[in-house]
Amino acid sequence: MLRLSGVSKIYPGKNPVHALNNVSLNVPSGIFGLLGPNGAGKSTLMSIIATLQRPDRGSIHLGEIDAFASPREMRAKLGYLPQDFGTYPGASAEELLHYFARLKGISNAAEREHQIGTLLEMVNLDAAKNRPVSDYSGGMRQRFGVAQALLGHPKLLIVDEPTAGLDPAERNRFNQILANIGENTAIILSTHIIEDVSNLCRRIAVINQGRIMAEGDPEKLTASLSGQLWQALVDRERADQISKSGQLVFRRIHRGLHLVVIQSETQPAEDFTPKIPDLEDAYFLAVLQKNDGGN
Ligand SMILES: Nc1ncnc2c1ncn2[C@@H]1O[C@H](COP(=O)(O)OP(=O)(O)OP(=O)(O)O)[C@@H](O)[C@H]1O
Repeated sequence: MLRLSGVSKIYPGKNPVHALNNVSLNVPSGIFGLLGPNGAGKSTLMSIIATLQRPDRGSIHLGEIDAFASPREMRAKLGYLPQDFGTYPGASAEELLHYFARLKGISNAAEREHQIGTLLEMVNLDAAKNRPVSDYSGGMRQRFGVAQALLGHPKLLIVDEPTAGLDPAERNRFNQILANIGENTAIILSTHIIEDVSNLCRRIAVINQGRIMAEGDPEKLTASLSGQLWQALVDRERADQISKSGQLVFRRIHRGLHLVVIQSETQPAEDFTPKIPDLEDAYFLAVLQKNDGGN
């Protein structure tokens, strides 16, 4: 339903940044995960889809709507929860939602009342609707942000790193709400939290340095690595050696030792055991591709 074709964006300046490089994507309904490390280009892509900035090249269509020929029509069909959004000190959630609803053109008071009531319940903020949003916890603010983005029944919801900084319980609550919304609305979820994408998304894309490095069904992406991954717990010196071998998928500290995961057709050494691939492996391999000369 959302189609991106050849989208490129350079931030000009003394050292121009090629934030997006020929990005083409088809985003079907359901929750679509956009994964990438810091600086990969996720926020740039989200804000371009939300028509807040224009790409240098490329096109975006939502159904029949050409986003850049008809940005107003596009905006009417989408809701956007940016990475950081400000609120007005002292204004309650309910007051702010009324304000945003009017801005979105929901001029009928009864309709506004109905939508706001339904959304406050959907994001579990009904009991807190009279409290100032500026006093909310991080998780409550994000849930408020979702309610605000869903005013006007958008066909597409864009959420940019919504769970960054939330504690595990709040993150769970937020993801549960996204899953419920995703049953009826297309969602693009940008994040660097692989676990969230793994739990929520039926399709994903991995972006790094402005390029799409992998795309598809997470299960198929991981299944394609079956039989190729090996893991071992080693000391730092050996982990350093393995890191230089060119086979390393990733390493991390595990119980004071170094867990290394490598890609190899055959068992690399006696202490390596086969690893069942997961989305984290697929993610790191996709990001690594770039360093192998994908540019
Ligand atoms: N307004 C801007 N001017 C210049 N460069 C920018 C601007 N916004 C982003 N960039 C650069 O463009 C690249 C992509 O940034 P972007 O914020 O889109 O990435 P991201 O994947 O959302 O990162 P993060 O996970 O850290 O939020 C980065 O190198 C960033 O420094």
